Amino acid sequence: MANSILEEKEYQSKAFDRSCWMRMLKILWEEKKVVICLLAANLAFALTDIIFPLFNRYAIDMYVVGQASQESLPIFIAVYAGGIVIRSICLYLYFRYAGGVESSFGKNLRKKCFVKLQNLSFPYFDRTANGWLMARITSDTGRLAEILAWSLMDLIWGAVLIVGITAVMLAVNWKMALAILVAVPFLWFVTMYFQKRLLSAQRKARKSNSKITAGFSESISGAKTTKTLGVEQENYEEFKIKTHDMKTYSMRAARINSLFQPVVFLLSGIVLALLVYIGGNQVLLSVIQFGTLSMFINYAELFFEPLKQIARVLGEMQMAQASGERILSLLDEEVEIDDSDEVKAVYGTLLEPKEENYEPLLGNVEFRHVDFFYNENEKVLSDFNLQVKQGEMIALVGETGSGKSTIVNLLCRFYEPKQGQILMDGKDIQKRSVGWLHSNIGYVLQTPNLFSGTIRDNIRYGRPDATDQEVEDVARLIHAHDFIMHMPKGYDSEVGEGGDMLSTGQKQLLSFARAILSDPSIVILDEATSSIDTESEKVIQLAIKELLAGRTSFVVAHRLSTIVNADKIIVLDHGLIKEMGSHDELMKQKGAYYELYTSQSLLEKQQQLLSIESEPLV
Ligand SMILES: Nc1ncnc2c1ncn2[C@@H]1O[C@H](COP(=O)(O)OP(=O)(O)OP(=O)(O)O)[C@@H](O)[C@H]1O
Repeated sequence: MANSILEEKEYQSKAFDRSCWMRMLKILWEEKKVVICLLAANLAFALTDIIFPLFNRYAIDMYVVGQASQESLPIFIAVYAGGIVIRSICLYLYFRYAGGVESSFGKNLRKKCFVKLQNLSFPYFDRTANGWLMARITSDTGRLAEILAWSLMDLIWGAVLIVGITAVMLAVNWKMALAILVAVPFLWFVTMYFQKRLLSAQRKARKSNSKITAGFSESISGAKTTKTLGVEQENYEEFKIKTHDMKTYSMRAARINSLFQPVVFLLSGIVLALLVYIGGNQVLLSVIQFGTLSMFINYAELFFEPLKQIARVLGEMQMAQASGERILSLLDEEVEIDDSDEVKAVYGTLLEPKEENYEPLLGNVEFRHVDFFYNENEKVLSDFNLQVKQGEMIALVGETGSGKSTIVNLLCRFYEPKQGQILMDGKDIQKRSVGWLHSNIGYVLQTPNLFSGTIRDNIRYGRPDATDQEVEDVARLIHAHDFIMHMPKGYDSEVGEGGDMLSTGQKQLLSFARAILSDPSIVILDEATSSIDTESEKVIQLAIKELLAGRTSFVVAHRLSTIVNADKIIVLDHGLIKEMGSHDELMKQKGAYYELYTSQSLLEKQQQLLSIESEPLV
């Protein structure tokens, strides 16, 4: 959230950005059918606004003051009534199509942002805060949709009305027209003065609101930490300051608005008085008829409304421009890791893959002279070389920050090597498709990522076409079936947001089942650090055995007891391979691995003695 506030400041200093609005209009035009209908309804409505004072003038001059034959009155009444019906229809269509434009433009823009986010690579997400992205997709798209559907139409309505009324007034009586037009600069100045202040107060109120929303969100997600640290009082005090700011700015906006309305009222009152004075004299001198004076009074009242609207909309557009620029910055973001055009031609894109062209992967992997860094001055991997044969289990061991996750990130092509190559079945992964690569990799995270829905939905997540029988078979294979059947609705039990209604071990089992069901050739397992009770540990170990069987696997190992059977254990130190070999070989070397393993075994034994247990599976 803080990020989004910073960005807002930066963007709002810019003047009117024509290219930004042109691009937004281009996106709006993608829904041209509904936009044309809205424009037509808007235009027709503005025309009826201009025409009705003319009707009134005719009625007064002909039937009230004048001596026109009453025979034509029914025809006039019919035309007048027809005009009212047309005006009502225009109003109905205006609201209907404006609502339509707002929702279809919003949907279109959200879709564009979502597709972009799906394609963007990990380096972008490293640089960009989640809160910032959330604000783009929710509030910025919503604000732009509202502005383009409603405010822009108000602007067009206002412009048509001003031009139309001015033209009619000048044509009928230029002197009286000038009496109204002379007030325009004053009214414009007053309106802009108040609008500027009003917008500034509203902007501050909105920023405070963002802080309050962020505060709410953090207090919900961090509720456990807050309670255990007993900092409710401090949080409440901080929250009180934020809500106080919000109240101050909102009150300021209300004060400015309450002053603005009477000032405009006063100004239009003066203009009306002037008009009645000049017009009244002209009526007395028989220069104009009474109906004409009435028409001018109607127009004078109508004239100031669009002026106010235009000033309001221009201010709103200036504010919304920041939203537009932020969204365009997201849409223009370059996808750093993308398939070449030749690869796309064969394998399709991420959203439209040609899976029929995906070739099978045996699972031979090679890192060849790979260099990598996240930040230029901090090398993470230097000339990293590793050859893995189909079906081998590789365990990555090392201190925190030694580069274990980086290796699997590169393998998944979440990042590209700065130098060197990664080959799969002998072919550089940069020459293969990202979609193909990910369809062949099963990545089981340390903290399993479950989604709201049922157990069945979660197991099926990577293969929506899997049958119920296949889901059940895979759950039995990893010994998860029993705990699932103990749940109130079995496979149809809800797991809650992020799987909150399950224990860590249960979540892990479901993520294993999900990975096995997708049948990947390569499995990456970021092994859990959390200690679970011995019974659950046994079940998890059995499940891991099933998960890795017959597949090439990379296990980021935290508990060394789980990787003693690995074909190769790689001990990393600052991105370099310090030791490599089987468990027995490394134990014989009595080096870093030996030290780590013996100290961990000792600790585990001590923990067992103290019977530290947590979260049983069933
Ligand atoms: N997204 C990132 N942006 C910048 N630097 C990063 C990023 N991810 C990791 N690093 C840095 O790269 C180095 C290697 O990190 P990596 O996550 O690969 O270590 P690790 O061995 O997996 O650590 P752990 O066991 O704690 O998960 C660390 O110095 C870390 O600070």
